[in-house]
Amino acid sequence: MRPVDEHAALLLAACAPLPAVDVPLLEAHGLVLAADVHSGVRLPPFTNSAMDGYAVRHGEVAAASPERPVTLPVAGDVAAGARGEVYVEEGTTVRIMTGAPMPQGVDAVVAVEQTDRGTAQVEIYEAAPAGQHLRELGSDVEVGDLVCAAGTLVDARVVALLASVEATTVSVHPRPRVVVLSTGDELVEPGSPLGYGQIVDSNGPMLEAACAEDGFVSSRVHGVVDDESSFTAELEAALAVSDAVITTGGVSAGAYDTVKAVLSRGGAMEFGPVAMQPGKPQGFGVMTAADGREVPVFTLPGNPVSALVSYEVFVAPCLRVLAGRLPSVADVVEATVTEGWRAPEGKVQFTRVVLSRSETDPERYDVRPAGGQGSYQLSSLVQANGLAVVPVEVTRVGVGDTVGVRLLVPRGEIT
Ligand SMILES: Nc1nc2c(c(=O)[nH]1)N[C@H]1C(S)=C(S)[C@@H](COP(=O)(O)OP(=O)(O)OC[C@H]3O[C@@H](n4cnc5c(N)ncnc54)[C@H](O)[C@@H]3O)O[C@H]1N2
Ligand code: MOO
Repeated sequence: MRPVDEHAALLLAACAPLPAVDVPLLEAHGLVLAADVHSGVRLPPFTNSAMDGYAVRHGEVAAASPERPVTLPVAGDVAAGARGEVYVEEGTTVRIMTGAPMPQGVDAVVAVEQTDRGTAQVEIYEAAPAGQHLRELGSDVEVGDLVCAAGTLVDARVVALLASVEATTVSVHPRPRVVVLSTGDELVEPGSPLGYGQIVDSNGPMLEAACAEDGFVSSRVHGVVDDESSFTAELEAALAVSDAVITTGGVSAGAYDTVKAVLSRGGAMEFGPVAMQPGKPQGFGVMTAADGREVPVFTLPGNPVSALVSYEVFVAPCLRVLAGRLPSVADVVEATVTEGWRAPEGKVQFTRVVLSRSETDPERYDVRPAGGQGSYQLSSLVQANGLAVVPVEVTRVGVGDTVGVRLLVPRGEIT
């Protein structure tokens, strides 16, 4: 059996960022820049006031104090968005608002709190050194500055900066399009009545949701029957509209394991057990779509928990690479075992566990099994907030042992 880390590394090595496309800035949110962005402008684009107050010549208020205020006539107002340049005559001031362009003739701003707030004339209570409360032209970004490097994830902060430097179109790696194919004669679409021997297709909706949560464009093809020509047709159709395909079911040793039977022939796919539980039967390959694009295909085991663990450990990191991101580094915490369990020999066990903050030290975590560990048992997957990673050589996890746990929920939600 192939070790988990080796399998993950082989899959990652077969994946590369999708070719860059140009998109309007607002469509780039959540994507990764494929090229450096240099600024063509200066920020701020004009020198402006950092405070609501009065624009003054510093020399005219040098002697001002609360006891001996300097009184100046107020010649007008300059608000943010003011059009047309203003010149302030010697011996006068103007009221100025935060973000308003600094008029000509003046070189400092006195905050309104340091005055009597007069509108016809104003008493100024403090001296203002030249440049006080000014945001100088180009003091944030200069023309030619590298504002965002290739590889930057366009988050809300990046959107703000790129909008400010007037980068209206940016080069990004597109959001990977993933098609999920649930295979199996027994599968019924959620909401449809179940006949004898049938179950609801839970893998399809689960993986479609997992992809969406991770920022990929996902769709699914429901209930692909265990028939070679149907599966082949659905796969061809999926390859034509996707950057990655995920199938579930039909990859172990059964007589109707169509996925494995069909895909073993072409030579592009490789099937084999990986030393893990759940998730042992795995398949992967890069197939060529009708238009010549190379599309990674992940064939996951049908058991729902096996499919989810396989997605987390193998598929999500590869999809992130397609998106131009680093492969995910799962958020892992160390936890102290409060209730022991057994683990299989020769396989990494991804145990569904409940993590809780230690009563004695909230910086530390306690951990216990979440319930039944059968690969079909979705209820314990939902009760769990983590997957303990039990190494290959460990067959018994004892009370007081320390285990590493991959979080299934944000760290802040663990109580
Ligand atoms: N003789 C052996 N049998 C099995 C082995 C083995 O090594 N030798 N491996 C077992 C392990 S481990 C796993 S995991 C499963 C994987 O089986 P397949 O990938 O071939 O999947 P299926 O047989 O099609 O289905 C397994 C199980 O999962 C249910 N299923 C399938 N698809 C869905 C879906 N979309 N939603 C919900 N549930 C689904 C299906 O009904 C089966 O119960 O094989 C073991 N057997
Ligand atoms: O690998 Mo299977 O996933 O053990 O049930």
